[in-house]
Amino acid sequence: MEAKTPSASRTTMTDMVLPSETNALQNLFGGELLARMDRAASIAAGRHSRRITVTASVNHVAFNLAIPLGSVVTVEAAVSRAYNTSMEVYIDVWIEDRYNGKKTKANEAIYTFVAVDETGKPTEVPELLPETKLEISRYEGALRRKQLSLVLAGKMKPENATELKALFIKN
Ligand SMILES: CC(=O)SCCNC(=O)CCNC(=O)[C@H](O)C(C)(C)COP(=O)(O)OP(=O)(O)OC[C@H]1O[C@@H](n2cnc3c(N)ncnc32)[C@H](O)[C@@H]1OP(=O)(O)O
Repeated sequence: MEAKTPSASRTTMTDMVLPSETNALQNLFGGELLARMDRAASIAAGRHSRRITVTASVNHVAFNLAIPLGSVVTVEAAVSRAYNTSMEVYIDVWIEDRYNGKKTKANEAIYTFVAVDETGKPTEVPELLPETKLEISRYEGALRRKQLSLVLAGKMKPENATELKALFIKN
């Protein structure tokens, strides 16, 4: 299977915030943003694997900046690391100034997707080859995040999480 770069999966979705998508403060409802990120990330994982992909876990979400009603919101997703059947997808969220078009980073998130066949069985995905400095740094941190996600899900014993242990225990 031929390796792919993050640009092969990069997915950009731009949409505005409507009144039905806001909370009591007239800002974008968190669940609506999670859904937008899930859609973009799912397309990115599909572009990388060219398979059906399912969300296995949401590893990290930071709602750093409230997104007001009427904002133009861009969700950008790309695969940041691929393993055997799973892929980490990194998502950046930007809001655009109505008057000067300047983009401000509002949120980011990290999701894990698994490629599956028609019966839902996990299936292999191509390797990811990061190119830019940012892509390399996200790639390098991904194994640590995968191990943390697996430990929290009860799918890996903490003593086997070598990348996590290396953070705290120096030889
Ligand atoms: C786009 C959408 O919204 S889809 C709808 C929401 N999502 C779903 O319905 C998915 C439901 N869940 C499932 O179908 C299954 O649990 C699956 C396919 C995600 C995983 O199936 P499992 O039988 O656990 O498979 P398995 O243990 O072999 O894991 C498959 C891969 O997922 C990874 N994985 C599983 N759970 C997690 C997790 N919590 N965090 C990170 N990675 C995980 C495994 O490490 C493995 O990765 P690798 O093959 O690259 O090393």
